[in-house]
Parts: sequence; C-alpha cells; structure tokens
Amino acid sequence: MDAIVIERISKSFGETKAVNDVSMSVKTGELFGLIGPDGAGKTTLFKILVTLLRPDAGQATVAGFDVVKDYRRLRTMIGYMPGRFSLYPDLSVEENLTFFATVFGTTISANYNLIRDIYVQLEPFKNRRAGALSGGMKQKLALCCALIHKPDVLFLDEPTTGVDAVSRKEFWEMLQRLKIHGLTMLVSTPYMDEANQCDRIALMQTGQILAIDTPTGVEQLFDKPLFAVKATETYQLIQDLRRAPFTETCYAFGEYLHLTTHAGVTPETVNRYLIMHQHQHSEVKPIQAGIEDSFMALMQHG
Ligand SMILES: Nc1ncnc2c1ncn2[C@@H]1O[C@H](COP(=O)(O)OP(=O)(O)OP(=O)(O)O)[C@@H](O)[C@H]1O
Repeated sequence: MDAIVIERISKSFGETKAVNDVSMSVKTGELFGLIGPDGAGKTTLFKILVTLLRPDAGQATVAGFDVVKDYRRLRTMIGYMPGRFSLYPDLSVEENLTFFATVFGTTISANYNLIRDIYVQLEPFKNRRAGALSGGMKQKLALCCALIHKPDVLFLDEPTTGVDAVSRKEFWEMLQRLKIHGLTMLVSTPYMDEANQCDRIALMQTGQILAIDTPTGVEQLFDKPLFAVKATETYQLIQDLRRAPFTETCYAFGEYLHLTTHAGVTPETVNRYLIMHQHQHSEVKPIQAGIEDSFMALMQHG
C-alpha cells in the first residue's frame, strides 16, 4: 500500500499558486525527498498533508486516511517536524519530550526503542533548556519529539536548513537507521546534495513537480553532452562560452563551469574555441550529469 497518495492537489494564496495540480505517491517504508528551491511550494504541500491547511482542490490520503475528512484520526498517526523548530525553549530537553508524549497520550518509556539511538546523544543535556541547545542538538530533540508517539508516517520539512555540514550528515544517517522500523518518511530540502540519501525524490518548482524518480533515475534524465570547463579567467570564460555557437547552457558549479552543447561536440571543439579566445590554462572534460544538472535542465524546459 502507498503511505501517501496525492491526487491533483492545488492551493493558492491570492494570485500565487503555491501548489499547482500536484499528484504523486510515497510507498510504505520509503524515505522520499521533496527537493526544490525556496518558494517551490514544499511547506504548503506539507501543511496540507499534515492537516494544517485545506487544499483548494484535489485529494490526498496519508496512511489510508483522507487529509480533510479524517483529519482527527490522521493527526495521531503522523509525526511532523516543521521547518522552524517547534520546541518550547524554556522547557528542558526532558520536559519537551515528556510534553509531546503526554499530548499523544503516551510516555517516553513506551516508545523509547524508536528514539533510543538519537536520545542517548541528548541525555547528558536532559536538564538543559531547549533554547540553550546548539542547532544540531535542537534538531535531534525535535526529531525525538516528532517520533515519540510512534507515528506511521513522518514529515520533516527542511530539517537540515541552517544546520552545519557535520550535523546534516549525522541527521541523514539517523533517518536511514529509522527505516528499519518500517517508518515512511517524507523529507523536504533545498539541498540537492541530500537527494542521494533518498530512495526516491520529487523535484519541485513553482508549485509543480518536474520529475519523480530514484536519484540515479533523475540523473539519467539528462540526455545531452555535458562538460566541466575551467580556465584562469572564470568571468570571461562564462561570457565567451555563453556566446559560443555550440553552447546550449553554461552555469557555474563550484570551481568548474558546466557546459551543455549540441550533439556531436567534442572536448577538442571546445578547447579550440577557448584557445581562439585567448583563454589560459583551460581544461575541458566530459562528465556525468548530477541531480543538480538534471534539475537545471528540467527548470529550463519546465
Ligand atoms: N500564508 C501565505 N500567504 C501568502 N502566500 C503564501 C503563504 N504561504 C506560502 N505562500 C507563497 O506560496 C509560495 C510557496 O511557498 P512555500 O512556503 O510552500 O514554499 P517552500 O518551497 O516551502 O519554500 P520555503 O523554503 O521558502 O518555505 C511562495 O510564493 C510563498 O510566498
């Protein structure tokens, strides 16, 4: 059975179509990523799925329950970690967790095995005010609080935004470990490098889904020659390459430019062009497309 089924959901705020006719489903036990830039509509879609916002059109079920008609029942079966931390800063670590357990009519000990791995890292600080924790620790506590009633489906809205790189990596490792409990997880993120951690991903932009596939499947959607190009004068290089007769697109990606060309173009063609334009120390190499390349290409044609 699919844990989340979304059928033609739309939601507008005035003229803004925050979610525009979105359909997709998430399988039971899947770690599914919703990837998209700020304003893509991820938070709005999450709020609809966790019953905090009613859609204008379409329908959706989570764990078999309708997000509008069965919202009361559904709220007991889902965990939600909103983008901004939902902790009580003046309560201690332990008090926060007890509070969330009590709201759902359970206790910390009843579901301790689900959070043990994560909570042991917090236990030394259990009397510290949540407001005085580091970003990474707050994130772990918020995850424990979202899990304490043993939900069937967990929604994590941008859980790693504003968190340092080490904590981000640790957080994804925690989510991977949670999979053994059969939990279904929908995670949104603006970071493309996190997409590879997911079983499947949906790429979202301006309220619409551009693609749904495994991370490898999304990479393979890219079907043009792709080159990484470097030279001493990066700014001039991008200007010249964008004017080149063989170029389709050219973007900066870290220290290299990613260049897509018409079919049949070789590194030698590009190199000759760069020499003609007096570029020094140039390097041109064919590369495999990553998720970000696919996303850029889909956004162009979307
Ligand atoms: N309550 C609201 N009133 C008016 N416009 C809204 C409201 N909520 C969202 N929007 C608009 O809807 C669009 C989608 O916003 P949403 O927050 O869902 O995107 P997002 O992908 O989660 O991005 P972010 O990371 O910025 O939260 C944006 O243009 C946003 O300005």
